Amino acid sequence: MKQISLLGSTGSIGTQTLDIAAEYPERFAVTGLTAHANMELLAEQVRRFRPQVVAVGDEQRRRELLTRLSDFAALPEILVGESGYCTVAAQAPAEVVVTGIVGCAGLLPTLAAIDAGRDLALANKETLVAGGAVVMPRIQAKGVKLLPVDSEHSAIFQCLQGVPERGLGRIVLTASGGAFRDWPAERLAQATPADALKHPNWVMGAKITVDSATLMNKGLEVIEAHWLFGLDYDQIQIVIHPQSIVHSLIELVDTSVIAQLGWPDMRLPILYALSWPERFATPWRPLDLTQVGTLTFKEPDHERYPGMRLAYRVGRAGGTYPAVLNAANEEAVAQFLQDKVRFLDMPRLLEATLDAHETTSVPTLDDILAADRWARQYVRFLVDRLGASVLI
Ligand SMILES: NC(=O)C1=CN([C@@H]2O[C@H](COP(=O)(O)OP(=O)(O)OC[C@H]3O[C@@H](n4cnc5c(N)ncnc54)[C@H](OP(=O)(O)O)[C@@H]3O)[C@@H](O)[C@H]2O)C=CC1
Ligand SMILES: CC(=O)[C@@H](O)[C@H](O)COP(=O)(O)O
Ligand SMILES: [Mn+2]
Repeated sequence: MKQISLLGSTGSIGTQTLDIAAEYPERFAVTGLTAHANMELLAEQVRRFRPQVVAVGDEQRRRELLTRLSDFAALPEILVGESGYCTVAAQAPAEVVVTGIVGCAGLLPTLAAIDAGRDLALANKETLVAGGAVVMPRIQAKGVKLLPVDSEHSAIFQCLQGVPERGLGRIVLTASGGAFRDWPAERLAQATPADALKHPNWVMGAKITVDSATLMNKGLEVIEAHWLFGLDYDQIQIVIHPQSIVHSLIELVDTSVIAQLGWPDMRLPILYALSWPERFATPWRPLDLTQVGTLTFKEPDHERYPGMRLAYRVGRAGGTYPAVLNAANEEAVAQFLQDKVRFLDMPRLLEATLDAHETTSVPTLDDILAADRWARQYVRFLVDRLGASVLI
């Protein structure tokens, strides 16, 4: 029986992780949960999975959760805020911590899990993008395992099993193309949040779905892959694959190419991160290529989607630039979802923020957190004081 704790249990990754725990009760026990605002769902999860400790966004939510669980005998310890998330990550008795918090808010809880010697099933890509320079050395120092959950990185990790040292040449990350892949370029200026939230293949949280629509998600995944697999940026390529059936590919030094295929369903990468190095049998619908019919691939359009180029630029530059790109993107997406900026303003805000940033070349955790705060404030400044339209 593997004990797992789950950060971000009320989100898309969180609920699918709990679906797996429910499907394999003899394999997994859930000992810790965190949620931010959704106390209705967290209360249901507590009743069903009986964790020992949970953490919620603030004191008011703690009171709401207590009210919702007033008739429940096996009440967990209920902690509050960022320190509460870190305590769940570090102290819930668990072999592996699933990181399903969205955004750089996951960075400190992830570090707390590493410091406590927990293996990570990592979905929260923003943590590696912003904090890879401090996260990776700590992972190595503590000797914990870093198991990718993001579908492309899980695919690469699966393809890499059995590949000898120095056998890998490069990797190819596949991208669906996002919500606007079939839109003419001139329509993008009118794209609304509701339009951007219609992902063609995956059902996910709002932030990552907007990132898919801007292709920023793929840019973040390039930086995530750099840290996860220790690759130079020249070894990481992006290919548009509208069907999302080939989840990514690796090319070996002898030019052999290995790919991992499956339906677009996050349960498989989550299960693999939890079962690795084993494979658990599932009753899930097997992939049928005759139903899929056609698999197509094409070059990404960097003029239309500048986020990918920005990601390569900050990844190569290093320092605090990736943390700034990530934080500026989180803020720009939040502003877009509130209808305060337009779809095409988002990459402009990122570029203007990067141009204004003075990096620290070998960043400490404090440098990264400070850069994150600065970038969010700078984007808000651009939007509130100047109006995003001046960026055009
Ligand atoms: N969804 C997917 O299929 C995939 C997601 N990922 C990555 O996984 C992560 C989670 O994505 P997803 O599940 O879609 O996101 P969701 O928005 O669906 O869920 C986010 C979770 O984080 C919690 N949360 C939100 N803000 C905070 C905060 N400030 N502090 C602590 N917890 C917070 C939410 O709590 P509450 O709801 O209670 O407010 C919720 O539990 C992201 O980094 C994403 O990029 C990667 C690959 C695929
Ligand atoms: C499911 C998953 O891993 C997402 O990151 C997905 O890749 C998003 O789809 P895009 O390919 O559109 O970015
Ligand atoms: Mn992905």
